[in-house]
Amino acid sequence: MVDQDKIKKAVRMILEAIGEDPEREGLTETPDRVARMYNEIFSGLWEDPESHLEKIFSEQHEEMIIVKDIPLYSMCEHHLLPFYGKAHVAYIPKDGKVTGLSKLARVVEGYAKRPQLQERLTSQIADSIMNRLNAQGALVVVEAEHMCMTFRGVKKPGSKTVTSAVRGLFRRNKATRAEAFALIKS
Ligand SMILES: Nc1nc2c(ncn2[C@@H]2O[C@H](COP(=O)(O)OP(=O)(O)OP(=O)(O)O)[C@@H](O)[C@H]2O)c(=O)[nH]1
Ligand SMILES: [Zn+2]
Repeated sequence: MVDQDKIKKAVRMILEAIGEDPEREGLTETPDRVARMYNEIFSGLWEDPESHLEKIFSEQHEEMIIVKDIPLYSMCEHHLLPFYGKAHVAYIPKDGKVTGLSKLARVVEGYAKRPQLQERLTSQIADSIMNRLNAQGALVVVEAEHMCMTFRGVKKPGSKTVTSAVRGLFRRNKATRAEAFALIKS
């Protein structure tokens, strides 16, 4: 669990530093709210997202499985501003080791709820599937809008960043990779 007292003190200091009065009515509970919010949005730091893949079914399916359009909310580690969009996760099981579909979304969530870089987030999801499921291949695509590029700085609302991580068979076999990308786009 995050150190909520420390966050409360820090938020109070930020309010003072920007010239606000932390004692005015609308702000008195703000440090506490922000501490609770950080506990929620950084909860991924206190779990091992790979552990969601521990529960495995035995199912002789050695074809592609894709869960696409998984909503994603994360925090850019450079500015602590949100980036949000969708994750698409594909894998090809090996030796009948198949996981529950929701577990793939839980892995996405566990890595997203940390201060993140989109590239790292994308790789961590793919690597955890390769490691834990010993899959033949994994392919992850993340498309997201970064508030640090829209709300401030270069101010380019609507711009999307797309990252992919391609592992195993998807990397070796061009046709399999193309099939996955086509299904994700469709
Ligand atoms: N590669 C990558 N860059 C990111 C991500 N999130 C934010 N950034 C970038 O991190 C960079 C940080 O650049 P800096 O020059 O250190 O910070 P800055 O002065 O606030 O930069 P500007 O955003 O250009 O105003 C910016 O270019 C951001 O767009 C991400 O997930 N991946
Ligand atoms: Zn940023």
